Amino acid sequence: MLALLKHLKPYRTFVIAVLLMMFAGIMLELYLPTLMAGLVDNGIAKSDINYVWRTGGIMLVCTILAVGLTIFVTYLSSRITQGFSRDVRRMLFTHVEGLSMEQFDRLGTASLITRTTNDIRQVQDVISMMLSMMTRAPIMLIGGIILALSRDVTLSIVFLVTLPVLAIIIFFVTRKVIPLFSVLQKKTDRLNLLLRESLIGTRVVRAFNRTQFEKDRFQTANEDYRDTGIRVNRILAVLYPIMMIAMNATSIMIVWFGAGRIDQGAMQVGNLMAFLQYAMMILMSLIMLSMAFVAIPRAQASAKRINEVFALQSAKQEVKSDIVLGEDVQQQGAVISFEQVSFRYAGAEKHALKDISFTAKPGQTTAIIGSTGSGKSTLLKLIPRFYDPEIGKITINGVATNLLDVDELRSLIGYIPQKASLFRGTIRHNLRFGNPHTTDQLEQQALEIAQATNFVNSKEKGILDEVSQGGGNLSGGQKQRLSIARALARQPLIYLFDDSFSALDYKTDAKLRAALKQVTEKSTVIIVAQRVNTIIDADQIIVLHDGEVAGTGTHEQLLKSNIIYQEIVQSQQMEEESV
Ligand SMILES: Nc1ncnc2c1ncn2[C@@H]1O[C@H](COP(=O)(O)OP(=O)(O)OP(=O)(O)O)[C@@H](O)[C@H]1O
Repeated sequence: MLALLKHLKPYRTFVIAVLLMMFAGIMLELYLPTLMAGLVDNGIAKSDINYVWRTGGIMLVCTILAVGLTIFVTYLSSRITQGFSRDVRRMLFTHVEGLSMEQFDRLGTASLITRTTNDIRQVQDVISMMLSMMTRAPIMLIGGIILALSRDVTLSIVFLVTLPVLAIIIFFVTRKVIPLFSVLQKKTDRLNLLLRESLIGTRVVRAFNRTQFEKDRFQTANEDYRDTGIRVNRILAVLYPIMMIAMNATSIMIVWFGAGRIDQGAMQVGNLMAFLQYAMMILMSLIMLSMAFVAIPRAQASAKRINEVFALQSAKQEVKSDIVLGEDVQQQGAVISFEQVSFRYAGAEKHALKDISFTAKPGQTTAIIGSTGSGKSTLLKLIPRFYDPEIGKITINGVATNLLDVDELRSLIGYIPQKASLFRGTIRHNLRFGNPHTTDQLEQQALEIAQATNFVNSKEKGILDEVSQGGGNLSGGQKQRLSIARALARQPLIYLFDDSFSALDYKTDAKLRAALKQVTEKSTVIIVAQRVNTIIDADQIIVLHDGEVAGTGTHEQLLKSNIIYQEIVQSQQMEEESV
């Protein structure tokens, strides 16, 4: 929690102003019962109307000032807390953007969303409480005790009974409720996860008639969350009535013993009224403190979850040297070498890639082929450092990629993922995603090569037509073509096609590859493909089997000597013949 509070630094002037104004406001509030005691004992009891008017007037001014200060303090506090949560949200978002894919997989998207929204909200609420109740309560408590003692020391003995009882109750209740808060946050994660999964996959859910199943799954998680929430509130529900009973019992005792003291002539009526008000202030402060005791652990559970994310070292900070490829790579192109690379996903028993070595040269196309799950996509993902090899290294022009600045490394790459991922906005917005300075001419060229011109032109607003979230209003093939055009518009030195032609028909696939050849003369192209046809012309083909290289060569060489490649080709021929 303290680690997060340092983000309040930019608002320290505001915080100091709030504390000073709050202090002034409390002093005015504490002064009111004293004024009232005078008004009753000196004004009303002695029928001194002038005294009543004068003191009443002062009381009114004090009240107006206190109200004014409270309003201003509330305004400033909300500026501080809203600003704080905006800053932390921004920092967390930026930090998450820099995390490695492995860290991303480990935390999970749903949990990251909860941490960026709900958890920050919990911390924001407690800071808001700190700026109001938590600072107000101790000042009021101490001030109230001093002033109550100054009114009547004997009557103050009442507090010796009530205060310890209240403290014990608060202690036991908070001890029971604190562990439940982290459970509650975890259940929020689960709710978010189910919501995301079911909303994103809504078409599949409906097509497979699993709506009821999804509803039940969500209902179970929802009720589980509700039950924990009820358990928390059931415990808290005990706290406040007990507080109220304690407060009323204290009032009764004060009035009871106070009346006796008035009878004995040891106390005046106004004094008793003031004492009663101070007693209420003391007890109210205790209630406020107990609320804080409950709120702090909840925010602490959230702060811990936020700090867990901040504690993860950003992939960008892992750079250990300041080597840059600079202009050389632009002149010579990029030679990518895998040197005995092995990789295993976090928590996986088996290696996804084992002892992979090959070199991909500029101006050449390197193709990766292999059965499902053989590690093709994983191999591509290691190049932009979505993941880092466990053993071995990947170099570009002789420099290990983990020694390069991630931004520089990725600026060389045009990555076309297996599942085209587009963003809300116009087609142009998507095309310029990787290069905001793309010219109109380059944009058109990219669309031409990606065989997307026709379908883009057929849209009502052409390139300015809207793409809905995730490209929901486009076909699979259209999404793939735009995804390819987006990479082309970047004019990168390295192209990584991850099975990016799978949704294209044979004719379009061939046309696209022919067009691509003209603009990738200087580039290093690595294509992952399922179809042999797509890679038949590749300069080298790497056959992957179970995460290992089972053969390297051209189509003809492999066809002659590599059994696995022969099997792939045969199975595809059979498929084509059977169609
Ligand atoms: N994020 C991940 N976490 C854990 N294991 C993973 C992850 N992604 C892939 N794997 C595993 O790694 C292995 C290789 O997967 P990869 O996606 O590289 O295969 P692929 O050859 O591209 O398959 P396909 O042709 O079906 O796309 C598989 O066994 C897969 O289950």
